[in-house]
Order: sequence, then C-alpha cells, then structure tokens
Amino acid sequence: MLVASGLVKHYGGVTALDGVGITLDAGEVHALVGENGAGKSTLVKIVSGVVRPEGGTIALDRAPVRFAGARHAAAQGVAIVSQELMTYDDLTVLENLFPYGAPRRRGLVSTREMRRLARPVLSELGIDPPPHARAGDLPLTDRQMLEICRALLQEPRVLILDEPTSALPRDAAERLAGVVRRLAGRGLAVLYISHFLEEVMRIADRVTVLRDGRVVRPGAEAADVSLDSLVAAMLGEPGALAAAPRAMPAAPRSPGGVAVSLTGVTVPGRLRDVSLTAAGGEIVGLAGLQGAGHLAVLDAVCGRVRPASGSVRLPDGRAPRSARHAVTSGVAFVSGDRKGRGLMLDKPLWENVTAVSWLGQGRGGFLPRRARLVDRARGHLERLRVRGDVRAGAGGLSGGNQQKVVLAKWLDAAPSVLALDDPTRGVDVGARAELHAIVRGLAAEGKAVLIASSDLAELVELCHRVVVFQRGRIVGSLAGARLTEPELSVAMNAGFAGPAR
Ligand SMILES: Nc1ncnc2c1ncn2[C@@H]1O[C@H](COP(=O)(O)OP(=O)(O)OP(=O)(O)O)[C@@H](O)[C@H]1O
Repeated sequence: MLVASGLVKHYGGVTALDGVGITLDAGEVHALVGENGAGKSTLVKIVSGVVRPEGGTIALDRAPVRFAGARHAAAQGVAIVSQELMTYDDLTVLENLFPYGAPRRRGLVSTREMRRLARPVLSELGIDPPPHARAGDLPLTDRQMLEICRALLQEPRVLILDEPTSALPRDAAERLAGVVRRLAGRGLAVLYISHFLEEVMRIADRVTVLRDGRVVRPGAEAADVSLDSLVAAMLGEPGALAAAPRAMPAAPRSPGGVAVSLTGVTVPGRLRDVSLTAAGGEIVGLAGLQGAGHLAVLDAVCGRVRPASGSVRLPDGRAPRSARHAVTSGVAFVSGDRKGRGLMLDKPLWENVTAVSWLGQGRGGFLPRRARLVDRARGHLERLRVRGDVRAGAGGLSGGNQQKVVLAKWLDAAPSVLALDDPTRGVDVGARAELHAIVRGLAAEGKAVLIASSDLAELVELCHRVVVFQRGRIVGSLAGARLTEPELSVAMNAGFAGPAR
C-alpha cells in the first residue's frame, strides 16, 4: 500500500535518516522499533508529510507521491497520531475530532452530523466523553483515545501510531491493542511505534528495526523474531542487556533508618489518612488506577501539595515547605511526562544536566569551572547512552533522548530521596535497563526510592514492595513472591471489580 525507499534526512550535522525504506501492506500492523534517536519519528514525519526528505521516494498504491504537508498526506489517506499529545484543550470533544473543518448541513456546521459520525468510532475505542466537554478536562487516557478517534474519522488507508501507549495505563493499552488489530483486520495498513517490545511482539505482523538512521532489520515477520534478537538489533550489541536480569529484587541489603514518612496524610480530594514510610536502601512502588492517590504521595513528598492534616517528613526531619525546599532537602523528582519535564530547550545539554545540583547547593556557592561541569554532564549522558553533543541545545534531541537528559539532570544532583513518576516512559529498552540499574545502585548506596509507574512490569522488576492505592487510600501492599503483575493488577482493580482487601 505505502512504499518508502531511500529516504535521507539531515538536521544540521546530524544524519537522522540515511537511505531508509519501509513497506506498509494493507491488513498488516508493521512495528518500527529502535533506540532513542534512531530515526523513528523522523521517518514517521516524512511518511505523514510533516517533514520533507532530502532524498528518497514514497509511493501510495504504486503511484509516486510528494506530500506538500500533513494535510495533503491526510487527504491522500495517511493519518498520524503523534508522540506528543495534540488535543486542543480549550476546544470541546467534538471540535477536537474535526480539526480540518466540521461537516456542514446547508452551509452550517452540523453538531448532529459530528455526533453521528463520531459515536461509533468513540464506542469502538471504548470511551464515551460528553461531546461538549472541554478536551482539557478529560483524563489523559480519553485525550489519547480522542486523538486516535480523530485520525480514524479521516477514514485513512494508512494509520501511523507513534508511541500511542506510552502515556496509557495498562488496561487502556490493552484495549488499544485490540482496536489496532481490528483496524488491520479491516484492511488498514498500520505503522506502529513503541518502546514496549513485548507489546510490539503481541500486536505486530512485521517488525522493522532502525539503528543510527539505517534499517538494520527490514520487515521481518514478528513470529520469526525473538525478543533477544530484536534488542540486539536495536542496540547493535548482542547480549547488551545481560547486565539487567529480570530477577525479583532482593530485600534491601542494609535498610537504613526511615528516610521519608507520611503519617495520617490527608489531601482533600486526593489522599485520605495515608501513612507510609520508605527507608534508606528501599525501593517502594506506588500503584493505582488514575486518580487513586499514588501520584499525590509523590506530590506531597516533593512539596507540591501541602496536606490538610497529617505530616510528611524528609530525611532532614522536616516537612517539605515548597518544591524548591524539597529539592534542597535532597529530593529528586523525575517525571516521564513529556510536557512537564522542565528542560531548557534553548540551552546546551551540559547546562541542563548540571542545573539542579546548582539549585541544590543554594545560591552563592562556589562556581565550578565550566569545563568540569561539561565533563560531569558528559559522563552522565554517556552512561544513559544519549545520542547528542553535550554542547548542543536540548531542543534538537529526540523525545526519548530528552527524557534521558531529565534523568541525567537529577542524577547529577546526588539526591537522598528519589521520587519517580513513570521515569522510563518513552525511553528505549537499553536506557530503561540502564536506568533500573542506576536506581538499584542508588538504593544500595542508602537512598530511599519512591516510584509510581503505569508500567507494572517496571514495578515488579524494581521494587522491594509496592503499596496499592484506591480512591485516596492504601488498600494493600505486595512484596516477595506475591509481587507479580497479575497480583498487582488485581489489587489495583479489586475495589472496582469486587470488595477491597
Ligand atoms: N528538529 C530537529 N533538530 C535537530 N535534530 C533533530 C531534530 N529532530 C530530530 N533530530 C535528531 O535526529 C535524530 C533522529 O531523531 P528521531 O526523533 O527521529 O529519533 P527517534 O527514533 O524517534 O527517537 P525517540 O525514541 O527518542 O523518539 C536524533 O539524533 C535527533 O537528535
């Protein structure tokens, strides 16, 4: 259906694509995988008309096409749901669904027609938002589904999904997987980009692997590909992940004293009478469905919300008075939220990486020599395999590489408490393993780690115990042999499917 070949694209001195080709067939889900910065988004942007290549061709049904822009590509039947959430928060659900002009009746915009067209697609995606609700007021999952609905309403022949599940909780991701398979079953050609390789293997018919702007494994049948060989192709190093076993985490070697504690904390609308501790050396997971309260714990520890009653104590024995005070008290907050990651996009990487430790030292400290800062930043970035020059601006990095810079920034700050919220969202399998090793290392040094993640496998792999929340309260805690993905999922959902424990 769509054949791209020999695509070339440079950004300044960076070769993003170097002669890349891909064939998307009707009725198939074709996955595209690769490390952060491998060139996936660039390929997707070219195929969907957002970026023009310097070389190469695209053909749709054997006819060569040159897309003048995204709208042109859409008119030709290529729809894209991009990595960044692109809902217009101030517009209504219906207005979001028809961005290229609403259907009209006798020259007038017809809300009825919009609803008639949207209803079956929304229900196929399993959501039912009020049509006149502000998109910005919907939960993240619904906004993501809204984007997919918008793409489907264009009745595309080729649908591109660029990391569609990176922000979704597991149940929504599974629902989406079902939808994607059904769409392919109806004859659509789907290009699917994801860092969740197990998900890729379940959904895709074919897999193409990109590395350093080149195809290293073209369109292999997913059934013939093992996870290990996929990882090796992505990273270019057989056995690259051997250092990151999926073993169950052992109990902390030498648990220190209590580093962080919450005692009877109530935050109106978010937490009710929550008591929780994390000792130095411990990795404590926080799990729950959307709005369950687990993220409010991170907010309380990071000084972003003040409890109405109860108390929060940091390692220095004091309560966090503000976000800044929490940082200077040794709390590092890492979020996988692409919009809230707080990078200075116009500043070089080294400045971004070393900015927080500055704040941590307080003002008026001794100014380290610039060369030392650059060196220090380079060390962190190499450890996380960031593709990019330490002196180049953060704005030119791929999405996943930007996320790694956020991590590097906090590593540089040498925190005593790590508060992590989906820290590996959108980062590749190599960096995920590296980050996990770093978190384990920091815990072994005696730091306390609190981690919330929509990736249950991450919690099971990493945590000594996981505290489960529902409706603002703690409903259980899993550790040892009971800490498995199915148990976790049951505990998170129990209050909804049956009685809470
Ligand atoms: N607008 C830009 N300006 C400068 N460099 C860019 C730009 N967009 C991409 N690049 C560079 O091109 C290369 C490929 O980036 P691309 O975004 O395609 O990677 P990716 O595989 O999608 O990564 P990720 O998984 O992190 O999203 C990277 O080295 C990136 O830093």
